[in-house]
Amino acid sequence: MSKKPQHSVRVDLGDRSYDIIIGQNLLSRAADFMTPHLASKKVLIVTDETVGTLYRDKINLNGLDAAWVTVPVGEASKSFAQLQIVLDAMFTHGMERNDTIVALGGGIVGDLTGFAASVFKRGCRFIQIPTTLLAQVDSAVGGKTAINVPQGKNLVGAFYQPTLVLADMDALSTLPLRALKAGYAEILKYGLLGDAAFFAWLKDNGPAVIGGDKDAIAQAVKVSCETKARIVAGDERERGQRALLNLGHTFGHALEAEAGYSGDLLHGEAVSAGMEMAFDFSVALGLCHSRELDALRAHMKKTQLVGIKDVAPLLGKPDALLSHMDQDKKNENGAITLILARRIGEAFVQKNTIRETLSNYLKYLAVEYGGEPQGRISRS
Ligand SMILES: O=C(O)C(=O)C[C@@H](O)[C@H](O)[C@H](O)COP(=O)(O)O
Repeated sequence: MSKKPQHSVRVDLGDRSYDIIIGQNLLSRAADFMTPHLASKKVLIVTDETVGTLYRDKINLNGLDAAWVTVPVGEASKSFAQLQIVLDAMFTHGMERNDTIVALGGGIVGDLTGFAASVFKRGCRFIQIPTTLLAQVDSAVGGKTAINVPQGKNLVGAFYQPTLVLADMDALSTLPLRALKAGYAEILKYGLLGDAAFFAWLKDNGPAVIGGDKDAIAQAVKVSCETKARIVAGDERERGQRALLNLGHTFGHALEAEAGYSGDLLHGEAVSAGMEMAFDFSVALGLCHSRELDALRAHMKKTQLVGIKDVAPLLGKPDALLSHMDQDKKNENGAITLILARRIGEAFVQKNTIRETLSNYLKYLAVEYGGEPQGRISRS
């Protein structure tokens, strides 16, 4: 096995720049990769019950003064209660600002840990070791950290960059297919929002990515991280173009809120259904040709992603969906901002969405697809 990682992608943010290291066999060399980015030997590893069981004995922390804290699996861990538990563990471990907190897990662990890093003694060092596909291509990169509150998803958080991201392809070998597909939705997002050539590559290679082919996954992670790094470097705090990364998320977050952040609907599943809705709405508004939507739907069918029909039970209450969208962080002056599409590979930020038009679209979805509000979400 070569000592060199397969790929390295730089997120260029001046004195807060960092590398995303992508490759195999990285966890077993974690201390080597991390040490140049540490100012002290003291680290706290935050993980969840599943990832902790799998990797606690496999991650190499030789030479480091490491303590661990484990949070429950699931979106409910992005909460004030779990934030307090992580902060307590940092105090108990005697941490100072120059010490480092490490997120070992998926997007939930990464978002929670990053937020803890941003508020602990007004900001301590932070490393991301994402172990899900979704976290490797999206949430571990770019510095959006957050917890959820009853009012909605990610509504309390901070922009706070890590100093290193270690994306080990080997960590994906234990991922269930459902989690791989949820991560694949965020990969597909990069093709849809600005890279038709990548979408064409995914049409050929998507099944291999979902099938667990490590080289195909590493390539998809690399391209995804390059796109995200470029967008984040140009607009770190989402004043403009970074909002494109939210394609599918305005609808998706509303679906997640309706599902009650239960394990019934994963974030990536909400995003894939949300992206189909964004294209469908763009077609309905006459902004996008229906053949683009057809091509998206054909690819979603081929890769068995969750689409509008699969979330039918959540579409029955259009007013509730609209009021979740009212909480979206992209909104301005009370008007909803959406990411819409002109074609595959060309998304754009639509401010001041006409409320009545959006409301009518959600009502149309309720009539066309809306199932029993209490029904099960289908993943067939
Ligand atoms: O990094 C970004 O910017 C994104 O929007 C990426 C999203 O895929 C990611 O899920 C993000 O955490 C959502 O952010 P939010 O601002 O919509 O809460």
